[in-house]
Amino acid sequence: MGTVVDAASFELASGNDANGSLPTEKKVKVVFVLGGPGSGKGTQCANIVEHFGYTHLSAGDLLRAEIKSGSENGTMIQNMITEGKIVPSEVTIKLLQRAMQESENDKFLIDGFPRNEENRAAFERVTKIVPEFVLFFDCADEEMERRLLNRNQGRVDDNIETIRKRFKVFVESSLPVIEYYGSHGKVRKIDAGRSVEEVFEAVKIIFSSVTVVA
Ligand SMILES: Nc1ncnc2c1ncn2[C@@H]1O[C@H](COP(=O)(O)OP(=O)(O)O)[C@@H](O)[C@H]1O
Ligand SMILES: Nc1ccn([C@H]2C[C@H](O)[C@@H](COP(=O)(O)OP(=O)(O)O)O2)c(=O)n1
Ligand SMILES: [Mg+2]
Repeated sequence: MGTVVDAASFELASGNDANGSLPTEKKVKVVFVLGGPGSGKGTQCANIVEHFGYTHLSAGDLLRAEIKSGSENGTMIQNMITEGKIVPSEVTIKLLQRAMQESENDKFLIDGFPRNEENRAAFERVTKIVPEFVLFFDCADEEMERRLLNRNQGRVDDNIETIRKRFKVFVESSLPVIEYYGSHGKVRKIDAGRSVEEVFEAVKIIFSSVTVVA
């Protein structure tokens, strides 16, 4: 048997029910997917969606979509991403909340969030959501750097200068969040330095132990 995980549901407050068009609350289950830049979060989330019926919400993808949409925050977000810095959580949390409310699903993989203590505490305060568990992709810097330099998605932050800044931010700001969840028994750590297939075998064991087939 795999690890037994608390499968309690949590309520998502809508934050906007003035016009009655949004549900005032929605029960959701959330798994945070964390790991350094290039550790394979997005790649493995796509596999998890296919096999376990979650909806994938990448904080980075939501922020990049916000830039493209011409939002008033676009320039600020673009500058922060180019510098490898973390966008203030009120921006990112609004995007995540909206995506969860608009989705028909009630199971979400939140990829690349929370990335610092401010992200973590604000999300908990605003949404009252406690993650079921935290999937942590552990990978060596040299391997992550190699992957990012070969990612070829035209990202402004996949250059060696920004990559180094992002690694520093990961160690200084994101690892403490993982340690926080570790101290609460919530972290499921995976050796992400292996092939995509091998990593997914390890991921499957974790999700199989928490998924109740209806
Ligand atoms: N296990 C793996 N082995 C080799 N390359 C990988 C692996 N997982 C992902 N990649 C590749 O590495 C790059 C970064 O992966 P991605 O899923 O975008 O990571 P993250 O979202 O953590 O930054 C992508 O080009 C992806 O195809
Ligand atoms: N919670 C988050 C997530 C991402 N961002 C910004 C800062 C990050 O360097 C970029 C890119 O994040 P993304 O998760 O897409 O990057 P990786 O998939 O880890 O390479 O977005 C943020 O400010 N806050
Ligand atoms: Mg990613």
